[in-house]
Amino acid sequence: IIYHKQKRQQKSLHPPGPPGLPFIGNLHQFDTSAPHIYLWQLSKKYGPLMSMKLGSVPVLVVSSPKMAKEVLKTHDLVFSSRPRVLGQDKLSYNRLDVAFAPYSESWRELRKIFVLHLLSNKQVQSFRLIREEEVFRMIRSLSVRGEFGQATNLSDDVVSNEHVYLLSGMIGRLDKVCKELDEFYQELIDEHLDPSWPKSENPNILDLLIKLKEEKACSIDLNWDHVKAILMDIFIAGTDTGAATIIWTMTALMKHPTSMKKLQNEIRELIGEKAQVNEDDLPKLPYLKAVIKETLRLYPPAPLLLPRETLEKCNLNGYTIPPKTLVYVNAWAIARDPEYWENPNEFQPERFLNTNVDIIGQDFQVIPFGAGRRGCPGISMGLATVEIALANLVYSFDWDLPSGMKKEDIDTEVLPGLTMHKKIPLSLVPRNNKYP
Ligand code: HEM
Repeated sequence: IIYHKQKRQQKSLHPPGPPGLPFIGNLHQFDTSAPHIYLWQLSKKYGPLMSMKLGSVPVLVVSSPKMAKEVLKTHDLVFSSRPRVLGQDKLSYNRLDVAFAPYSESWRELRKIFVLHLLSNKQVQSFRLIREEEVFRMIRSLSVRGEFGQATNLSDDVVSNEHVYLLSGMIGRLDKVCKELDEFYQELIDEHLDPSWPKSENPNILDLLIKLKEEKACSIDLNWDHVKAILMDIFIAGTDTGAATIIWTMTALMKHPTSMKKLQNEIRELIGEKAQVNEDDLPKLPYLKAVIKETLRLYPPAPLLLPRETLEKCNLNGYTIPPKTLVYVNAWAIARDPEYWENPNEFQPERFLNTNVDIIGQDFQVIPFGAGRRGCPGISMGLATVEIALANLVYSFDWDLPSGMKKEDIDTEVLPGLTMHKKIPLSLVPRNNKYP
């Protein structure tokens, strides 16, 4: 009797959750096609802190702004490691990167490199011309197709890097993909090491990494695998998320023509007869920023952030969370919490016009970039890229759906994967090209 009583008391120390089977826990129930929606539905029954088990691994699912703040701010350090995942191990050269690395001295040092050297505001500004050039190239290529009235599959233009494209839904082809990526990184490195490589006044990210390596400027011995692992972070964490944001924003705008028109008016009134929107124009486009924030609220590209792992035992809201617990913060569910958001499922960019609530990780009701010491270090770079691309897409064309399709037909189903991509690509016809 005492044993059973103790067992019951022990159990009640963990947050509630769905019952699982011996050995496999809740593995058989886990819907991997849209886990954020599945976990959100479960959290309505079990609450904002929910326990599960994947095999023998304890899992904690966090589904409210208040609990997210506890995890990502109050107990930030305890929740700041990442779990080991086979595919990610391979992609990250055995976790030598930043995004998938466990909490460690090496992670701290590399993250410092990201924040201070690669993605500082000054550095992000220095990449401005590259961003503009790439966006204008995309608009030119869309114009050619627009002249022939072709529907264009926007994902192909936005996700221009073939390697990044390969990464969505690729687990079966992992070895092949890793080998191809490695060859690609090696080619880039060789190119940059070639003495005839032009030295620019504005070194790019790889130039900076090579310089840091050669100067032995950090406390860990930076080797080529570190450099390649960081390149991987930039390709996956950096480009894929931005591309998804652009597609989801266009999806939301096509479903809401009034918002599209309002945005086009804002941009066209400001830009006048100029051929394109430049980065200098962006601070004068408040509705554009509101549209992007509202899209990131409703369609966060990483709906469960990147999974965390606890470093040690911790007490959370009266519950005991064991060490090495896998932690999912459901940013998707959190940003639709009716206690914090009026009409949470409606696309209403205006809600971000007169408010101090922002998406950068201080306000826990909307955390598309995560928060705390493992929060995204690429917010400025990500937003700069998304803003310039969208401003030009919306400025340069009017957009039609392929003939016979209505706005109600645009679906929001998602593909399984690290980043939330649209299952059915968004096909649109660019019209009334303004680009000369
Ligand atoms: C719209 C664009 C982007 C979105 C929505 C996004 C979102 C995220 C999210 C949700 C996380 C996990 C945060 C957490 O666990 O709390 C993350 C981490 C990360 N992001 Fe981003 N990101 C974007 C752009 C970028 C860019 C442009 C870069 C770099 C070029 C970048 C590099 C990283 C890295 C290195 C991490 C791992 C940080 C760590 O574990 O310490 N991201 N991002």
